[in-house]
Amino acid sequence: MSDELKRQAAAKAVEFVEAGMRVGLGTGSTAAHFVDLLAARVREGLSDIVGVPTSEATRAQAEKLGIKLATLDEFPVLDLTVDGADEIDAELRMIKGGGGALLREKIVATASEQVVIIADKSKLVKTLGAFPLPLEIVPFGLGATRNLVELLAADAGCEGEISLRMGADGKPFMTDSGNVILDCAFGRIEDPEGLDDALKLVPGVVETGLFIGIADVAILSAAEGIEVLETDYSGEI
Ligand SMILES: O=C(CO)[C@H](O)[C@H](O)COP(=O)(O)O
Repeated sequence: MSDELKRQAAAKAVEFVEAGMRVGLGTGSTAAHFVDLLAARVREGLSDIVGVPTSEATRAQAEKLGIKLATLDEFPVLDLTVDGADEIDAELRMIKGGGGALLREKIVATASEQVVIIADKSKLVKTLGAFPLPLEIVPFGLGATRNLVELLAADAGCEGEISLRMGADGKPFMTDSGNVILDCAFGRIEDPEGLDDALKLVPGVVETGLFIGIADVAILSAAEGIEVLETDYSGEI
């Protein structure tokens, strides 16, 4: 996705922000455009915006741009969250966590009255799963957790390579909450709800990258223009 298309989707999402809103700030390159454009609107006079970041990276960006920040302890309910996605289907079910922020992203999105997803239209898929599904896992007992994930995923009809995400330093990638990520290359996930339910039965799985029933609107940008999808989307994929 070109940077320009990401920015166009982000610019459309800024239209959802009104004065006084408490806004969840997503993570990733598309969400970073949103944070940038939101900061510009705040500088232009959009008043009383409070942001709740979904990662330390987003916190650093928003702080630098002068967006007032808060936590979910101060504001347990947010008006709006704008975030990116790795894959999205016609029911606005998603895979997220490519940037490793899935746990905080899911907590913030679930606390929001409206969730707007911004992405390149190539992320719209018929069936989720070509993008490896990230799972946030407690480091303790990783081998046992991974074994159970494999067994339960197979029972739920999903098989494929499961790999521990590594960081640029050659060590396991650590999330902002001190956990590790297993990336599950299942290929196709025919029953996202069933898989999500099964994976959550494994004690060491903190959260899955399946975001189901969370997005209200998806803003998808393409060379031909921007499409705004709601949960009843019936267009061509
Ligand atoms: O879930 C995410 C981070 O955990 C991101 O929203 C997702 O990876 C999309 O990122 P990008 O906008 O850079 O393609």
